[in-house]
Amino acid sequence: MSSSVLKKPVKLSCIQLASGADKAANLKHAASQVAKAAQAGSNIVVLPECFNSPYGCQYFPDYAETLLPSPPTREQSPSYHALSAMASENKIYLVGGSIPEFSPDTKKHYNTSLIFGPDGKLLGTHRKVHLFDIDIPGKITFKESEVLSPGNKVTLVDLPEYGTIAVAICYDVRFPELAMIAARKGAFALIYPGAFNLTTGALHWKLLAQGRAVDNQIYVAMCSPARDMSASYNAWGHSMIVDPMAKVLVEAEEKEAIIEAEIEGGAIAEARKNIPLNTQRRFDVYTDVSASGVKFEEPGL
Ligand SMILES: NC(=O)CCC(=O)C(=O)O
Repeated sequence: MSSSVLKKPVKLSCIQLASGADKAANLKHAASQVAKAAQAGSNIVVLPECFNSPYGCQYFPDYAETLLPSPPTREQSPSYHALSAMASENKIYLVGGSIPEFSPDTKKHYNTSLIFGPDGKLLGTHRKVHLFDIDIPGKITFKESEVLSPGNKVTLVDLPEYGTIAVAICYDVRFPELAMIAARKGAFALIYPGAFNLTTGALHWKLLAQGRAVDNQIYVAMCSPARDMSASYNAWGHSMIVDPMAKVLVEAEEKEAIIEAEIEGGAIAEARKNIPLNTQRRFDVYTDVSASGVKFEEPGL
């Protein structure tokens, strides 16, 4: 893998957004925070998982928007249009966190991220591939699959000025194969809008960000909602950007914040030169998960 995976340095920011039950207010607030990040010089801005709604199975159907046919009307998807405007008005690349989606084609709900370019055009979409179904007795039980259906592709998005990013959502970070495939296909950063909780956040959030970074010698950004102890689900917060040597470049606390870091291709090249994993793999001993059969297109979206 060459050093050219990131064509030039770029300022990346994660907005640890405080949002509540009022979708219109959430969209307006997101727009003001995105503008702030852009004014501070960020070229790639990331919003959290379910940034326009509370997070929880009971909320997904009520907040769901329809993205098809593409582009949707404003009535079908106010969030699509709000995100597109945030990107074009600020001339930034925007990883629009995620929103609950209802597909009229499949009649199913998804947890979906929309990625826009500086001209406001949709560049890519990611439907959460691994649904958050866990049961830790006495701590947390969550079953996204009661309401949501999984996406079925690896999402790589080309940002023409900079290179390729991979976008996945929250629980997806636990599955190293997705990250590995994205890195071997040339991504310079793995971007995860996510909303861990107080149990698994404390244990695994940072570990997973650093793990995906060190495995793949790549930048990782994890963008959480701000913690709201009056909500039914308490997000962990601690949005962070990690470098290709797994150093945490910047980390939020639990309250609303914008974190930013300048990232550059030299750090990827140096990590890969100093610890040359990419020439040391033993595909004669085990399989290269990125070599074949990877799905990049999701028909209908
Ligand atoms: N929203 C999510 O997918 C939460 C994932 C999570 O908390 C985890 O521990 O994994």
